[in-house]
Amino acid sequence: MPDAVGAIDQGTTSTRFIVFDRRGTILAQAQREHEQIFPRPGWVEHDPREIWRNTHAVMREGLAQAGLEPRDLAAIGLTNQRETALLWDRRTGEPLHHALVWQDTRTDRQVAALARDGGRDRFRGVTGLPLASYFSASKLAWLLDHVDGARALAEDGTALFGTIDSWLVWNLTGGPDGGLHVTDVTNASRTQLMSLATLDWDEAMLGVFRIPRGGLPRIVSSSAVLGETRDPFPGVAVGGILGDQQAALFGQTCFSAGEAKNTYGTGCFALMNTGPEPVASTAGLVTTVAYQLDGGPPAYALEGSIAITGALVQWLRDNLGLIGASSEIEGLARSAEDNGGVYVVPAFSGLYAPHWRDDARGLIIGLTRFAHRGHIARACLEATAYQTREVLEAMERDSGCPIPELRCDGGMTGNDLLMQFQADILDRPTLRPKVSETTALGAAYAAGLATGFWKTLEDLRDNWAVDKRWHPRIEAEERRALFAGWGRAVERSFGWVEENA
Ligand SMILES: Nc1ncnc2c1ncn2[C@@H]1O[C@H](COP(=O)(O)OP(=O)(O)O)[C@@H](O)[C@H]1O
Ligand SMILES: O=P(O)(O)OC[C@H](O)CO
Repeated sequence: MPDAVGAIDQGTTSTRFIVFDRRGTILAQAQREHEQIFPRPGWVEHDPREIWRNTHAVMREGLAQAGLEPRDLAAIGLTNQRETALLWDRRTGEPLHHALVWQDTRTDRQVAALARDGGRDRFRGVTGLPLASYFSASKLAWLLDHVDGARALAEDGTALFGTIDSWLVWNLTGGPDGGLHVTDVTNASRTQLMSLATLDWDEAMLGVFRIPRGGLPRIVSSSAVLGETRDPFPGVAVGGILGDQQAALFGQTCFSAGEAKNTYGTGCFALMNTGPEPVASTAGLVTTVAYQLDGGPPAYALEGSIAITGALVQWLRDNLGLIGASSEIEGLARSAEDNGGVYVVPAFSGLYAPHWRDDARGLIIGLTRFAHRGHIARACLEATAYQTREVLEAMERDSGCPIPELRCDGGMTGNDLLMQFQADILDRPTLRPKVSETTALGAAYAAGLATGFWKTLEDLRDNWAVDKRWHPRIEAEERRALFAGWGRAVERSFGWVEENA
C-alpha cells in the first residue's frame, strides 16, 4: 500500500521534490536551482525547458533517495511560483519565449495606461487585484504582442497559455501526447483574468487585455484527482495544485477564518484565511483564493505580497559580493550592534503591498562615514521585518481580526536575528513550525486529501507542531523610532521612475 506523497515545489529560484509520510515528516528531498535571466533592467525571465528538466530530475532523485518506487506514492501534488507566465506550442511542446517572471516590470507602462482610465483599483471588484505588472495578464498580453506569430497561434488554438503549474502538469501528463491543460483556482486568481465570484475566466477582463479564450487552461479545484503522470514515471495520481503562497497557508493548516502565516523566501507573502466570502481590501492588500477542495466551496484569503526580501540577501551575495552564501548575512549583520541609522528599501520591482508603487526604486539611505558592511547587512534583514509589519497592520485593518502571533516559514526563517527582530518590530511573538517546508507540505496535503491518503483536515492539523518561538524584547520607544525611520525611507523611494521614461 502506498505510504508516501510526493510534492513538486517549483519556486522562483529552485525546484524541489519532497517526499512526505503520513505524519508530514520529510522522507527525502532533491533540489535544483535554475538560471535567473535579466535581459534588461527590470526584466526577469526563466527558461521553461530548464524548469521542466529540473522537475524531471528532482522527481527521479527524490524518489531514489527515499528508496521508493512510483507505486509507493499515493499521489503527487504541485505547488509553484505564481503569476509567472508563458506560451507554448501544443504540437511540439516548445515554449514560444522564455517565461516572464512575476518580478518582471516590462509592462509597467501598459499597466499605468490602463490605470489612467479608471484608476489602479478599477478591476479590484472582479479580480481582487490592483493593476500592477506583477500579475499574469499584462505579461501574457506582452508575449502575444511581441513574439512573432504568437497572436495568430493563440487565436487558432495552437499556442497554449499557462502559469508554471499549467506548464508542468501538461508535461507531467503526456505533453503533446494528450497532456492535461489545467490550472487551479489559486493560480488562476493571480492572473487578473479570473472572476473571484464565478471562479471562471472573466470575458470583460479577457477583452481588456486582448487575450483569446481558446489558449487558456481549464480552471480546476486545488485538491482533486486530475489524472495520472506519464513522465518522468507513469501511473501516479496528480491530486492537487496550489500556488506556492496558498500552499504554505494550507501546509500551516490555516483552515479557519482569521488564521494567518507569513512565508519568507525570495519575497514575503503574508496570507490570512478569510473564509467562504472574499473580503475586499481598502488597506492595500489583495483578495485571492486560498484553496478549493474537490468542487466544494472556495476559501478566500487576504494577502500582503512583498516582492523583495530573500532576493535582497541574494543581491548582497551575487551583485555586491558582501557574503559568500545567504546564511552568512546573519554573522555579518551581528558585526553591527544596530542599523546605525541605515535603511535599505528594496524597491527593485517597485513596491507591492500595501503601497503598489511601480514608480519606486531601491535605495540605501542614512549613510554616514560611520556605516560599514555590517550595518548594510543588518538594514537588509530589517527591511524584511518592516515590510512584514506594514502588511500585517493592513491585514488587521482589512479583516478586523487581530493576529496575536505570526506563523512563519520559508528559507529566511533559518535566520535567528531576523526572526527575533521580526518579533521585536511587530511587538508580538513569531514562531516556526517543525516542518518548515510548509509550501511543499501544503501541496502534498492537497494531493493526499484528494486520494484519501489523509481523510480530514483534522488529520492534518494533528501533524502541526511548533519548533521555535521568538518573543519581543525591545522597548516601545525604540520600536517606534525604528519603524518611523523606515516610513521616511520608503517615502523617499517613491516617484523615482518617471511615468513616460
Ligand atoms: N539564513 C538566511 N538568512 C537570510 N536569508 C536567507 C537565509 N537562508 C536563505 N535565505 C534566503 O531565502 C531565500 C530562499 O528561500 P526559499 O524559501 O527557498 O525561497 P523561494 O521558494 O522563493 O525560492 C533566498 O532568497 C535566500 O537568499
Ligand atoms: O517562489 P517564491 O517562494 O518566491 O514565491 C513567489 C510568489 O508565488 C510570487 O507571487
